[in-house]
Amino acid sequence: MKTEQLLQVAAGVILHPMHPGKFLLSKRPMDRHLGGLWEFAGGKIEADETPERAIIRELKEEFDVEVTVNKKVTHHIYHYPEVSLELHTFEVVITSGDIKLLEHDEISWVTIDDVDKYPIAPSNKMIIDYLRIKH
Ligand SMILES: Nc1nc2c([nH]c(=O)n2[C@@H]2O[C@H](COP(=O)(O)OP(=O)(O)OP(=O)(O)O)[C@@H](O)[C@H]2O)c(=O)[nH]1
Repeated sequence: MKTEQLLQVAAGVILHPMHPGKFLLSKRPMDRHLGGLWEFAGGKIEADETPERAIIRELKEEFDVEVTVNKKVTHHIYHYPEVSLELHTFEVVITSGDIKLLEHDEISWVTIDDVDKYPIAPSNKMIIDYLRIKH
């Protein structure tokens, strides 16, 4: 498969401001692709937008918060039967604003040890594995 055919997606591992080791999972709305599964908030990267700019924009749109990107966590390709995507994942911190659920019904601050209790979007398993190794 050619790279141009991959849907480019940015996802953010939002670190808890006060509890080191906790990060945010969000439940995807039921009427969306992978509805009901838990994700790292984010979304499609627009044309002429860097992955970093995309995650900053998406988190503003979804939670009304300003974030800064600490670092890239990982970057991988995943093939669902219906869509193939390239997922760019960043560790971010909230620099301004309180989270408002503008698109999600539910969020949860989790540690790497509780993450298995959440049904996660399949493409995110690799991110979780990476976070587990780095923990
Ligand atoms: N945001 C996000 N999307 C993910 C993750 N893992 C994963 O497979 N995806 C998939 O990546 C694709 C893009 O996500 P999205 O639907 O959130 O994008 P978006 O906010 O730009 O949606 P929109 O086009 O309705 O505005 C979806 O097919 C989604 O299922 C994840 O951790 N976060």
